[in-house]
Amino acid sequence: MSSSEPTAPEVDWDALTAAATQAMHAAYAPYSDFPVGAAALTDDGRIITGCNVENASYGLTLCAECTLVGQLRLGGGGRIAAFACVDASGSVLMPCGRCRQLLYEFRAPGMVLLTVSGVRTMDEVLPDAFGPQNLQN
Ligand SMILES: O=c1ccn([C@H]2C[C@H](O)[C@@H](CO)O2)c(=O)[nH]1
Ligand SMILES: [Zn+2]
Repeated sequence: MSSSEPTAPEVDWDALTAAATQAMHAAYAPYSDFPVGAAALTDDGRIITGCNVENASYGLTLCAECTLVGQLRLGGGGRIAAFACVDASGSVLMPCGRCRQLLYEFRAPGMVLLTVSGVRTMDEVLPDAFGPQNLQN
């Protein structure tokens, strides 16, 4: 591997999924009855969390990833090195398409996600992503 390639961080996935499960208990999901918790390890070693927050309009629902990104910013910023989200049964969930884009914006080099098919890179779950780089002309 060349030295310019980012390496995946050592991640305590049990700790991250435990944090996601704890956050899931704060979810507001009376419409879907599908609470979700998310957790991320930041590039400076913090764990931040999020939960889904639904709305009577349905379409205005905030996924757990949305509130997690808010927490990232409120906590002083930083980048996401590793991410996991879980449902009420503790099963790993895939972020929806919109949330993959949200996570992409704040990815650290080599960011990894816990997925239903194992640990994956951001590029694997959102290949050829649109991003800030596309706004340069
Ligand atoms: O990764 C996911 C997938 C779904 N949801 C939420 C949105 C909605 O409130 C509920 C059912 O789709 O689950 C998340 O928060 N994150
Ligand atoms: Zn989503």
